Amino acid sequence: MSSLTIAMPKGRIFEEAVELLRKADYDLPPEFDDSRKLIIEVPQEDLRFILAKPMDVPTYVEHGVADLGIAGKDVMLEEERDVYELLDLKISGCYLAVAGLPGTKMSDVAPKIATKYPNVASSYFREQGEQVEIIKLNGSIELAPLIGLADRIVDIVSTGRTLKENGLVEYETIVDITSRLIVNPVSYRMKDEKIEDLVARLTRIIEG
Ligand SMILES: Nc1ncnc2c1ncn2[C@@H]1O[C@H](COP(=O)(O)OP(=O)(O)OP(=O)(O)O)[C@@H](O)[C@H]1O
Ligand SMILES: O=P(O)(O)OC[C@H]1O[C@H](OP(=O)(O)OP(=O)(O)O)[C@H](O)[C@@H]1O
Repeated sequence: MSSLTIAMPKGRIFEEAVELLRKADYDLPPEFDDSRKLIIEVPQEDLRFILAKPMDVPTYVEHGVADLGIAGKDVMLEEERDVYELLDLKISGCYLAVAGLPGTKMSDVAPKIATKYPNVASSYFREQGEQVEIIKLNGSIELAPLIGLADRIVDIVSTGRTLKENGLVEYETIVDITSRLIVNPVSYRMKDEKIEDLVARLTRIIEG
């Protein structure tokens, strides 16, 4: 049977994901600790890893160039890709929240919401019955209310330090986030034994 390709998110999640796989007894070489390589072959485990931007992981999996991937729930909600979620890995926990300057009300007409998550933010405000204008940013989201670009932001909160140090407060929690193991539906049918083995090994660690 052919090997499994796993799309790994570079950045914050990567280290925790590698640690989890190692605990599940996958023998991952030192390249996982310090390397600029984007494809890492692990022949002894019959695995191949590709290292992608976190937001792109579901894209690789949907297109089937990776069988599996690890992606934050935030990315899953934003991207809405045609993939299955197999497992909550319970790593890289954080949450999505609405935040802004303290003691402020949103404009009555088309309040502006700055975010890296335009789809999540628009559905959230639609569900609240609020008509908003979404402003897509790629980072430093907390700047937006400070310089008058937006009334509110929708962003990730983890320790709360970024909000605090920029004098912002949280108004609502939208959803709790952890990283998920995702799979391409065709791979899941064709390589079910190998995938079930990986899921079982990871489940033992997550729940153990
Ligand atoms: N404090 C946090 N801020 C942002 N993401 C977090 C945080 N804690 C956990 N995460 C998880 O990590 C993922 C983002 O990882 P990372 O910050 O490395 O990527 P990124 O912000 O998309 O990359 P880049 O900053 O290079 O564009 C999120 O999808 C989320 O699930
Ligand atoms: O609650 P905290 O622990 O402070 O973490 C939350 C912050 O971390 C992330 O930003 P990141 O560091 O990825 O930088 P960015 O502005 O480039 O997105 C996120 O967008 C928040 O700004």
